[in-house]
Amino acid sequence: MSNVLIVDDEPAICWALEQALQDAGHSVYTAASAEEALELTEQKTGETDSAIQVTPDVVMMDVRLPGIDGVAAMNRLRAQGPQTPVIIMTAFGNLDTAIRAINNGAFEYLTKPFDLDQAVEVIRRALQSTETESVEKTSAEKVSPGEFLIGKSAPMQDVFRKIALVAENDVPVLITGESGTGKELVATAVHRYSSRSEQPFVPVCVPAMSEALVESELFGHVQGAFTGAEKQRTGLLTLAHQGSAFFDEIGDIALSTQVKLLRVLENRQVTAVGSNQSQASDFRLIAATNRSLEDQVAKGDFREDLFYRLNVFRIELPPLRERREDIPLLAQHFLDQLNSPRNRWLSKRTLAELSRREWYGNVRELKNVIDHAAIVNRSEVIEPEDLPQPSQKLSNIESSQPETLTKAVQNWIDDRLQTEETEGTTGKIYESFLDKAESILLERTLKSTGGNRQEAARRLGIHRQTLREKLKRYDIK
Ligand SMILES: Nc1ncnc2c1ncn2[C@@H]1O[C@H](COP(=O)(O)OP(=O)(O)OP(=O)(O)O)[C@@H](O)[C@H]1O
Repeated sequence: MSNVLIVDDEPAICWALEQALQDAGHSVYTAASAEEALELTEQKTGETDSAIQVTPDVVMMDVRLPGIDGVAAMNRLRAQGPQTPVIIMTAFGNLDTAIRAINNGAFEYLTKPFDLDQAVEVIRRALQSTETESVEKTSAEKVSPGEFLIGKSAPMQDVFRKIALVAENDVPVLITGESGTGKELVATAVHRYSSRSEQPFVPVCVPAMSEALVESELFGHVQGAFTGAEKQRTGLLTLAHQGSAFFDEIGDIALSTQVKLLRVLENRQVTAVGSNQSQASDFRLIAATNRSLEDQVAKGDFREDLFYRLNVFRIELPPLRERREDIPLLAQHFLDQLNSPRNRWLSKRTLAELSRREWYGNVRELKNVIDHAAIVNRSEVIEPEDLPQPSQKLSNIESSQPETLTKAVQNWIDDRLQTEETEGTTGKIYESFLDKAESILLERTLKSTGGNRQEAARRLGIHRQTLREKLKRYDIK
């Protein structure tokens, strides 16, 4: 039988936990404040035998308590019994609270409401951990404050908890979620709270790179490695050495590049294009995608071995419409970013309108809406009339990769400009671009209709005859 000490100022929580944990066979003690808990557990000299003295095997403690807060109290409790696991509970954590709790040695970080079975399970794991080994935790000193990731909803609390748990572990992290949900921000947080935080965080968006230059971008090239390689170039994965490389849109990387990436992950060496010497590159891999990699693997578009390398620790970001309670907080946050000190507000009607929308573009769309409204209305209070129209559900390419598309086009144009300059040919860019884009458009549409030309022409909004001619021109079967 184990002693469990519950510290919470909400009697209903104490009572419910007490019942569940007693049923699970534990002896339960409760305290309504950290002071009371310390009173129960601290060894006192000269006390009478009647004073209750508890030596807890595990402590479950709320972070917000009257008087000393949970994290501070945890340090004092752990000073008495360094091996005693402490589970921190919170209703309104932010990322800093989660990081502070975990870095101060909390065994787990539970967000309310949780179900009682979950609590019993965490207690079981905590007790088991003391039987096996105690994990060395790092000090909280390097944690810098910052509320840059906003969210009070249960799913976001879970995201904070996961960031706190994984940051220091140096394992690959895979962040999934719709476009605009904050994947890049989470990646930054993982890096910022990791032991590599003083080293570079290097974003790498392979699908936005020109196909011909992917290798050179990732691994670098030596001078004269290919036409146009006038100077030696350091690759992104070399720049990320000792830091973190953030692979955005990982689900859209071509299979040929996936093989190369896998090789680097396996031997931690990169070889610049045109060089015969490899260089060590020790980077932490953080990847993000708005696609289902499982589906991509099933379709044969993503290598299974690479998937397993990436999928070590997963953080799933829920769409904004599934965490509507975060909308007012985020909206005010974006408005405050535009005016400091805080001197502008969203009216109740505006908040109601914002909470009602579907937000297919997620947090990014919300930010754009607030930016727009703040320009339209210069007064103190933003009204619903100042908001732009809600977005419609866009097709995949528009909703998920606007920047990728722009970057891809820009890269293509830059390459062409350079090639034309070196080869001395001019006046072909417009035509070549249209050829390139049009053939992809036709091929994809035709593929989506299973080769049915009539249906493809209808979807494209062009005449069948025009389609036929274009297919012939591009030699598309
Ligand atoms: N929880 C949050 N708190 C504060 N700002 C947020 C939050 N989530 C997202 N944002 C903001 O929303 C915008 C989009 O976020 P981000 O670029 O991280 O999304 P993403 O999921 O990586 O998008 P994509 O898949 O299109 O690359 C950024 O301006 C970011 O700062």
